[in-house]
Amino acid sequence: MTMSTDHAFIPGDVIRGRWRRGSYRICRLLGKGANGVVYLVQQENGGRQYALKLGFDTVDLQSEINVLKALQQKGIRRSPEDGAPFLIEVDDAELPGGHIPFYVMRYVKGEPLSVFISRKGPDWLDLTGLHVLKQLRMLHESGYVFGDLKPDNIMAGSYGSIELIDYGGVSQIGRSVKQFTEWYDRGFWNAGSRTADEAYDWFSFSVVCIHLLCGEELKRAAKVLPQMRTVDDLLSLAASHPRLTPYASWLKRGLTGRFESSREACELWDRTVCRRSSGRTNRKPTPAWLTGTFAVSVVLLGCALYLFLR
Ligand SMILES: Nc1ncnc2c1ncn2[C@@H]1O[C@H](COP(=O)(O)OP(=O)(O)OP(=O)(O)O)[C@@H](O)[C@H]1O
Repeated sequence: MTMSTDHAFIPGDVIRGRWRRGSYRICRLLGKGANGVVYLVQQENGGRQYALKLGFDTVDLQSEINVLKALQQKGIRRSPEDGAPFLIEVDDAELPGGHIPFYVMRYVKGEPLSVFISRKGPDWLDLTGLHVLKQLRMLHESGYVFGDLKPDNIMAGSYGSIELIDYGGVSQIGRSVKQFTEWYDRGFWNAGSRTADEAYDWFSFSVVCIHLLCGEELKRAAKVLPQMRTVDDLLSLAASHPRLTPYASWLKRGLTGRFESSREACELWDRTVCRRSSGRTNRKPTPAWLTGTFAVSVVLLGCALYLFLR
């Protein structure tokens, strides 16, 4: 018999796998979504820390697990940096009243991209955005679309590294997008279908950027009646708002799906957004102390020459 995840676990509780016999001690709740509840756990006997997701719905969780297995079989890694796998263990949790399916994955330390950007400043979108596009490219080149891209599903580490979480919305290219969130959904803006193609993710990524830099303006645009809402509302925001100016040429293509490939999308972001920011760093004005020191040195040199030649 399966049961719902109404059962609340508290720190110290142990979740035991019915088939594989793995056991995990609950450290704390990490988050709750529509499909499941995620806990930070420690493998029993002093093992490593992981994130453990219990599913509200066996079918939904199983389909998420199937996608993760398929990605793993294709040699895709959850984190491009350390090659971490998507799945550590899949099993059913044994509880007094029945069992609940769960899977164990790597614990992603970090904070949602929106929190990271509001704490560190909007310039950090340049680097983190490139990392997101690279992860999307890896998925696209393996035949998948992320689908439910939104700031909450993008975790940022302290130096701007990125990891996507919640692979429940991943769909094979050509199928229907199975999970989406209104603002980032192409269908919501009457900007195209909900068929999984690379452009679906480019669109969501564009709206994520607009959300992070112009949240209030996006909120206003989203309030328009559904039949009146169009991609032009987003395009004119991207073209006219000063905060979006540096991203405007990329966003225009991202919102309208005009890239040859995800490789081109990454390269354009790198060329037009990232190099602009490194140029800006190089053009920093010379500090006053350095100018002063230089002036003093010139005067001293002049005095020395005068005394020497006199
Ligand atoms: N690997 C992880 N490491 C750290 N925290 C995680 C991890 N996976 C999920 N979380 C946390 O748990 C929350 C819920 O997880 P997840 O998004 O997978 O659930 P969901 O039910 O699919 O959510 P949604 O309703 O957005 O579809 C996340 O917002 C995040 O805060």
